[in-house]
Amino acid sequence: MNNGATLRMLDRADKEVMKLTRADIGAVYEFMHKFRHNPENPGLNLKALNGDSRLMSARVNKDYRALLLHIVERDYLLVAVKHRGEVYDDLSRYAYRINRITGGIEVVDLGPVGDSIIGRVVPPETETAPQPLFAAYTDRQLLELGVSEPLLPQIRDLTAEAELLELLDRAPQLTTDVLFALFDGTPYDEVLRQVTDPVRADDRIDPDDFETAVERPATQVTSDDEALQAMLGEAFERWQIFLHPTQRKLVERPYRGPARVGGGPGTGKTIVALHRVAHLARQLPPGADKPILLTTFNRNLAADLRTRLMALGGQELVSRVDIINIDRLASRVVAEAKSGGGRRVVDDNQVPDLWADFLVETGETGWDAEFLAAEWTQVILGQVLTSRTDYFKARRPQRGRSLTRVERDQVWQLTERFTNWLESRGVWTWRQVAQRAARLEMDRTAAHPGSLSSESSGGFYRPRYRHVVVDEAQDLSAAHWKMLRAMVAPGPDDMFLTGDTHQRIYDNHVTLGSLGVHIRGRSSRLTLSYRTTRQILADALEIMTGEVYDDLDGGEEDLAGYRSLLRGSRPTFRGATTWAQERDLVVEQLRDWGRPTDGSVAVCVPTREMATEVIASLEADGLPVVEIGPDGPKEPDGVHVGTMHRFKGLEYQRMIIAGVADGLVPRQMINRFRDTDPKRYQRERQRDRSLLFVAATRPRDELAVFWHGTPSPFLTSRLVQRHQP
Ligand SMILES: Nc1ncnc2c1ncn2[C@@H]1O[C@H](COP(=O)(O)OP(=O)(O)OP(=O)(O)O)[C@@H](O)[C@H]1O
Repeated sequence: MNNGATLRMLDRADKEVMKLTRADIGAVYEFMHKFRHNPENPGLNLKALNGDSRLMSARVNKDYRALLLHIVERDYLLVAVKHRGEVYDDLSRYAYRINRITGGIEVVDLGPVGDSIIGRVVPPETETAPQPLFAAYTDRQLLELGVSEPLLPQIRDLTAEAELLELLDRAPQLTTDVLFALFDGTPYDEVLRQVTDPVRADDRIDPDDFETAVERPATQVTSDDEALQAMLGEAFERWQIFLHPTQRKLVERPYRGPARVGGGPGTGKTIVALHRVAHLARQLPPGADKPILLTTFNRNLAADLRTRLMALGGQELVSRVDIINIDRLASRVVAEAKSGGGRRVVDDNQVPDLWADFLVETGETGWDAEFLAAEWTQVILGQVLTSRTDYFKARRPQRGRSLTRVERDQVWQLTERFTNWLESRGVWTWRQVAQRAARLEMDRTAAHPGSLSSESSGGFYRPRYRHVVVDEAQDLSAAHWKMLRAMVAPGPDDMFLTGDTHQRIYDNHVTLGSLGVHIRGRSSRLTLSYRTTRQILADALEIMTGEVYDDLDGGEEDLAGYRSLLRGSRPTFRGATTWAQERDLVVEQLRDWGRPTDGSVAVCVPTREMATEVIASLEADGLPVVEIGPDGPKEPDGVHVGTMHRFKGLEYQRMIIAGVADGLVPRQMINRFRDTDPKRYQRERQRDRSLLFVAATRPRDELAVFWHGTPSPFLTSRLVQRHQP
């Protein structure tokens, strides 16, 4: 259409649009449609606003006007939808700039913010003038952090948190992020590094070049008609359309090899992984195959990824992506090669018992079942060692006790006999399946050296996938990584991993570099939580005090800069004398919250038995209860109850974590490793701490933590003392 135009919508504009009535939202959509078709349509009444060359207004309906920024020729940006009375009021209210750091277009409505702050009446009883919040920083420093220039005068005037919040409600994203970080006491250099640098433009910024600026990721716009229509029809959630510029950069960046995105709970890692899949899918040649693998640790997480990917890109996108949890993928590989011999898979936590049975049955003495189980799981299967020689050479960094050559020889022989014994009983473990799958995939690749996508003697050989995207990467084992590495040819955009080692809840510790997954130099971190309030975050972080976490690649990682813009009440911490009394506290708390049964509330406990008992207590109180199983909650409504492991990947409005008592969190049974295997003891303890951390970071608005008897050692005395009424 030669008289059509481009019209995109600025992120901030949609907030205003959403406040309109459904009829007016419909009018906005109609307007955009007409405008794109022909901006000169007389009914639209497009005109420049007095005194400004770029700002224009157009008619949406009888009450509303669209405020547009003219980018170039027939390219416009919808920056606001205002009541007609407001648009002509005062043009000096609006300021638009290309941000000097991000290169993105920012439009600031100075009016309402100015009104409420500049026109603020200082209470007469205030004797000393309140200190401006950002007095410690010069204008230049704030601009260097990327704060929006037109807002500087008002920022200078801020003296209270309430004013800051009011201003930030309308400020551009980077300004909000920076001021919050400074307000939270983050040092200037840290803010620069954690908040500003990740969204800094890669190219040189010309402050007058709006045409280039509108294309930069920092200008958060939506241009896709369908997405817009769906959003206006309220079917879409915000994340499906607007990524934070930091997230978008990570999604769209080309990588020369495997890349990893870390970050605390709720920072949008899964969202980034999903958008990355969509981004990669857009570049695929047409076809009916599934060249992208999207995988995660367990079944319910994989099901959730499928639902979310469907919401993001519909069937068309989902049809190009293989979405499967990692153990199922491994068993598929094994089944395809007919390499499993029809064995039944048993859970890995049965391994110590199986070893004990084996030792008794074979009359072996001199070795401890627990030790052998751990050696087999972590060293032999964990590192995919398939020969005695490899085992002799293997490093055993996670193991407490060293082994002589003779001992290693004995262990190797015992594990060979043990695996035969398992086979004779028709069973094997998930780790064995993963190891077999890794071996099969590695052999498949090795059979075609240097011919990963070309003709070879064996016929046409292709790696299974073009791209592999992994969520919850912290929980995968070495065998999983070896399998994945062999499934995709090394090269640009081959692997994209998201995960957080603070949330590792299975005993898998790896160094990716040693497994052929080289993420060094391509590792980034998200720091802004979209899920949890600052109050919940602060207490959840306190639970993690004193622990050191790895970065999946031999280094350390922390949660520095992890923050939230959401605010709410402080979590409740309360102790009871007995478990029965604690359950009464749970019932009482749910009453205080108005006994919501719409699936917005959950209760989390350390063990299955406790879950059963809590369910009984709630049912006795007349509440409908839904247990969270391996595939997630069985129904959406009701009060959800489950053990801590089940909460990974879930989100609730309010949550109770009960049973956070000594002997339960961490588990009593790990004490037996304290002297016999101190490294293992540390690992298990860290894992239990992570479980509590994961649970504590699921609720969005409110959290209550209960215990009976002595509180868990993970609850600091500050938290425990909080429980005074
Ligand atoms: N750009 C965004 N805009 C709005 N909401 C977002 C955005 N990014 C993430 N969210 C929301 O934040 C919440 C957490 O996102 P997500 O599950 O991706 O986080 P995560 O980092 O994977 O969390 P966890 O580590 O706890 O699993 C979700 O409700 C998601 O919809």
